[in-house]
Amino acid sequence: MSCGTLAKGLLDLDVARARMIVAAEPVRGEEFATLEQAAGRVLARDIEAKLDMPGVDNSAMDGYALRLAELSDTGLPVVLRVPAGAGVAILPEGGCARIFTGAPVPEGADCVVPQERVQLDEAGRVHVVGEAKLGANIRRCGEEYRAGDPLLPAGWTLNAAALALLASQGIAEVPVLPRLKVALISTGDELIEPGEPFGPGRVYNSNRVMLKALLERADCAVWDLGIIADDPQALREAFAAARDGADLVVCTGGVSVGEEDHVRPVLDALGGLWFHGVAIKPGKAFAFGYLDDGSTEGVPLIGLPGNPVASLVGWHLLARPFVQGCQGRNVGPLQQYRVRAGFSRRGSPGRRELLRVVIDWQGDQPLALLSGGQGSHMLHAASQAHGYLMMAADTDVEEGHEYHYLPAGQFVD
Ligand SMILES: Nc1nc2c(c(=O)[nH]1)N[C@H]1C(S)=C(S)[C@@H](COP(=O)(O)OP(=O)(O)OC[C@H]3O[C@@H](n4cnc5c(N)ncnc54)[C@H](O)[C@@H]3O)O[C@H]1N2
Ligand code: MOO
Repeated sequence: MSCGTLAKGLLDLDVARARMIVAAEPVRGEEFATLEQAAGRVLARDIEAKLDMPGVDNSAMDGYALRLAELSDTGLPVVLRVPAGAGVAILPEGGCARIFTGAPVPEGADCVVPQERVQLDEAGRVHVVGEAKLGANIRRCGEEYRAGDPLLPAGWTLNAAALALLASQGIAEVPVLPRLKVALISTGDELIEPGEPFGPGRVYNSNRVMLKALLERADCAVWDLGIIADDPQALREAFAAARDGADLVVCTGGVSVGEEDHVRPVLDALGGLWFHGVAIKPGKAFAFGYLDDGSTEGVPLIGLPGNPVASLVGWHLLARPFVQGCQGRNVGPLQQYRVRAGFSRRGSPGRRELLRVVIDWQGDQPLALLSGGQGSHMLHAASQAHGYLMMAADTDVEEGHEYHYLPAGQFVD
């Protein structure tokens, strides 16, 4: 999409996102996980099939296996019974086999007729109602893939179906990439933790639990360093400790331009700032750099804005693709389609705006409606949103017009 005229000094979202994706270096090493432990983890190596799938010709239906050429008006006697789990039998000539779904088709049979399409006479002989076709209802050995065929590539996220696929091959353990260790830091003298008594000027720490949940759902091992005071020395010490024990440092707050915002100067002193400021609303005060010598050999640091919704948007659009890249996952483009707006609103000067919206499906087309107040501190609308309506900079929303919609499902790990 066109991004409009961007505010000076701010990076375009696409440029910032591309920089994050390019900068992400996959974690090194591998470890073995049982299938139960491997849910959501990333494969470290290509996996090949060990067995043909299916392993044997087997029946797709409960019914009767027979030789098509032997069907006649006199019917066929049932001479064999083949339940699932039985070995491969031989079908005697002139007879048919009672067979069940998944059971091996006996040698000689070339068709399975479902039981609904069969009538048994008084002598128990099988008569087929209607037409029977050669090969019908037989799942052929190796029809899906053969032993040695590629099954899953390195970098694949082990979703439930992938785990089931591995289980179907008898594979009990898989090589996965180590979990990314992420140090999480909240900055701000005003912050207190939920459960602590409230006082004037105090702000409950929302970002900590939000980012911990997002990182854990993204399969990171979170090292939570808690709240660090708005003090350069305290921040320097926290960053140094985090650098020595983590693959990535994520902090929130103190990343703007005020004299109480120490993240950027401390990052500069301990390593190097790569970029700061992205032309999005909310999420402008986004910083990325490296602790150490400022090269990609250092430990990357992501500074998210203090305003909770800005932090959330910064995670979804910029931090998450970086984390995915560091986890060895493939990072796809943003999924978006056009949806009609059910409201009008002034555009944001110099920044793309990510409006939190719900989709109303009651009309003949989906309609985007604001999910509530749009301030970058307003968590209620963010908690209700189905996704973002992404507006180009300086562009008013006009009711009835179509705009880019980013469904939130794409951000869920
Ligand atoms: N003069 C300017 N002031 C600000 C600018 C600017 O360009 N020029 N940008 C504004 C924007 S946009 C944002 S976003 C914020 C980013 O500020 P910081 O990242 O430095 O965050 P803080 O100043 O520390 O806090 C901002 C706001 O968020 C609350 N906060 C912080 N941490 C948490 C937390 N863990 N949980 C809940 N709430 C938190 C904090 O109390 C403040 O209300 O800067 C604007 N200012
Ligand atoms: O960028 Mo701030 O993130 O608009 O609230």
